[in-house]
Amino acid sequence: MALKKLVAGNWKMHGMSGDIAEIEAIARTARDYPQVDVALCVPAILIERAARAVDLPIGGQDVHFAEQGAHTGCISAKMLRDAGAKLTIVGHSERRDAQRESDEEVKAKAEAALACGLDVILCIGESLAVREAGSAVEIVCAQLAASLPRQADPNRLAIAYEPIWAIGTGKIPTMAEIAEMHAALRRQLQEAYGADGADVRILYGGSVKASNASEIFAVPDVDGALVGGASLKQADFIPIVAAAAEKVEA
Ligand SMILES: O=C[C@H](O)COP(=O)(O)O
Repeated sequence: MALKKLVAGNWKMHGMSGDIAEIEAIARTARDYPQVDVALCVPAILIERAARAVDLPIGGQDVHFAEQGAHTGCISAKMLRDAGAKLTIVGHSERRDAQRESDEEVKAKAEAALACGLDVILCIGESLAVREAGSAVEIVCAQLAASLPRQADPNRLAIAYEPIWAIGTGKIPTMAEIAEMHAALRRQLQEAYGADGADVRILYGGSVKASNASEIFAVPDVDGALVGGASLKQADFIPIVAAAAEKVEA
């Protein structure tokens, strides 16, 4: 069961209330590409307004694993869902680093979000030092194995492979490096989930732009993209969606 390619935007800590018009523009033009699943993960303060304004799936960028409690500054899966979110990112390297999030914590976040009806994009990826040491596949596969929720429906869980050294830098791995990693992650997913592991979408993230999207989407087991900077503006983001649509038709 081949799912549509998924192109998700991650606005990170960009975007203010004036950007609802940009989100509306993205949602409007994304409708031209029904063969691609498109989603936008915005700052938590924008979720409710964005979800009310557009039919595009709006997501969060993190979630706490507890249902409620004394977790200052955190947001539960139910809060995201009640605000209109349809999905959330978990385990982004910027949070694993800054918030010292462990694989076990990322797994718990993913399970809490899935249990609450949110879809999940679970992020993994290696540092430059690990890449240069030649142990990226081993380290990232171990990170995935330790972060994966016990059970998962391929329609609701996607994995985002994001080499940390490619995030925001304009640098990307070679297509051969992407192919090697995604093939290894596919094997890891089949080991974890059996036949369903073949259908869990593996997104690539890290300096995806209109200029490189087509070649990235042509790599086997690249089922979409998690896009940061190039998702902030419709003019930059929609060409990436269009590139994913071309690959579907090819
Ligand atoms: O979540 C998105 C990734 O961190 C990639 O960000 P970027 O496209 O700005 O490199």
